[in-house]
Amino acid sequence: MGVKYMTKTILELDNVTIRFGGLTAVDSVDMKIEEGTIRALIGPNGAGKSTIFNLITGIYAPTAGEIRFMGNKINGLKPHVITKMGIARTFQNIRLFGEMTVLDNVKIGMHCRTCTGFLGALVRSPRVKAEERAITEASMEALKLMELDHKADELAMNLPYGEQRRLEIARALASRPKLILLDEPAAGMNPQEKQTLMSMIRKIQAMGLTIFLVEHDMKFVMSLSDRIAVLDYGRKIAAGSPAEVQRNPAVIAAYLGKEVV
Ligand SMILES: Nc1ncnc2c1ncn2[C@@H]1O[C@H](COP(=O)(O)OP(=O)(O)OP(=O)(O)O)[C@@H](O)[C@H]1O
Repeated sequence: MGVKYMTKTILELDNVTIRFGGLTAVDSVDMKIEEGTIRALIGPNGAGKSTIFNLITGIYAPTAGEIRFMGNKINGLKPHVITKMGIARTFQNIRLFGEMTVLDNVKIGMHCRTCTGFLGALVRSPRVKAEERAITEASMEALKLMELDHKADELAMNLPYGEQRRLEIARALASRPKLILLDEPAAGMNPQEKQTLMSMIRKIQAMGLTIFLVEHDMKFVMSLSDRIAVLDYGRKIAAGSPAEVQRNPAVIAAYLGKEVV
């Protein structure tokens, strides 16, 4: 008897459009991401990649269309609600607190998610203490995944660049997301740092997470992604496996004839 593999859509963009004044930054984009896969979004500068991340995470609301996460419409919801539902992200530029420890940088991402208010934190009731412990545990777990647990007490600014970027991923992972959006995770890394990052992203995938990344490094994208979507001037011009996308004439033209390797 054969085993049946069911694929489940975790994120769906249905005809999503956003206009800023006269500019259509994202134009009628459809996308379906299967649970447990690595999806990349590529395209020239200004194509609308970060805007798509901002739409998914609730920073912008689409002018038209719908975004569904695990079958539920999420456009129109507040960013913290979307995070709570299981979507986490990192940003294009590093957003760490250099003078804080590695562990605190992860914990601070989680405090936004907990129910303790300012007063509760001052009083430190048993409930608050239990919550604090849970936050520390989840944060250490995330650091371990990114192989930074042995640096928990160091100041963030003392980490090498590649580790600072991994720390940002750890912060996103601490909220135990089902889907993680990585905005140019390999930017500025040397080849060794990229290799390490790639194996860590694969490890996260093996745990059952879905990864959606924007990345300019083609070698990185091509060797890591299950499927790739290509944006140009806000429109999705191609989608498919890395091999399919690489030989797609529209993709090659969008990159001005530059070979996509
Ligand atoms: N809040 C905004 N107001 C007005 N225009 C915006 C806004 N956000 C993005 N844009 C415009 O939308 C277009 C898409 O920008 P976006 O940052 O999504 O591109 P990108 O593909 O991520 O580019 P890059 O690879 O350079 O990061 C650009 O023309 C940008 O100037």
